[in-house]
Amino acid sequence: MDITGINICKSFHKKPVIRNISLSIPSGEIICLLGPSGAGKTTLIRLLIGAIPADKGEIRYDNTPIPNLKLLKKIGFMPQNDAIYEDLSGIDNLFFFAELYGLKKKDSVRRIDEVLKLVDLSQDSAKPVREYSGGMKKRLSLAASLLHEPEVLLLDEPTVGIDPVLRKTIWRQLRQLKEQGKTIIVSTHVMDEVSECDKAALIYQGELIQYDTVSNLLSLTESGKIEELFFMAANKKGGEER
Ligand SMILES: Nc1ncnc2c1ncn2[C@@H]1O[C@H](COP(=O)(O)OP(=O)(O)OP(=O)(O)O)[C@@H](O)[C@H]1O
Repeated sequence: MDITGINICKSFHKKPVIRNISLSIPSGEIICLLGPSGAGKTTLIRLLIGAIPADKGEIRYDNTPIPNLKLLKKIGFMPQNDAIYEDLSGIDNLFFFAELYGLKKKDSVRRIDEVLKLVDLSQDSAKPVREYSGGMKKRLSLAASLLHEPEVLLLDEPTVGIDPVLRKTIWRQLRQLKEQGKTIIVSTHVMDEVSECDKAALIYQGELIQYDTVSNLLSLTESGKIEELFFMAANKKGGEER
């Protein structure tokens, strides 16, 4: 499913947070939203799933504008702060989400088994989540977002607080999902993770300053490091403001 955003604007308390962003995200690609803290990544994700309305602009999934209730079933969302219940076991959390998504009991059992395997939590599924490590909670959140086999997956900083080995596992899992044709949008402020994605959207102070394939973006830099593009944007802004 392709996602298209046209001239999206959003302000909070009259302060512009997303400034006229247009981008199109084709199915079967992993796109990362990259930007410093406060750049607007989470807000853009919330706009893209229809959780908050844009002040201006339009967002479409294929030809359907959002928000749209039917589309919700096709979207998997993993928030930055894990929305899971500490007192429930991992598997009971997943049963809870399966019910929310309206999965039939028989399908729930099958899907829960599949997603637990995918995130490597089958062995720990009976433990209460309060005994999970931060990484295990992240993986459980990822499992929950995948339960209803969404066509589009939006993950807000899925690898924060996750060690490098686990981070690799999560990226491997995301690549597998991409191979199945899912559209995946991942926000991060870890510049190294860009290399895992097909394209990167660089967000700086609410603006989309670059959106291209990772190799094209890297070719714009002298150092071969994506950070340089943010330094360039900051210098340009500084120059404009002086
Ligand atoms: N509900 C809200 N009400 C008021 N201001 C908000 C709200 N949500 C976000 N903001 C502001 O919008 C700006 C962008 O926030 P956002 O969370 O989208 O950034 P981010 O790039 O995801 O940051 P981080 O990497 O730290 O998560 C920040 O200045 C933030 O304070």
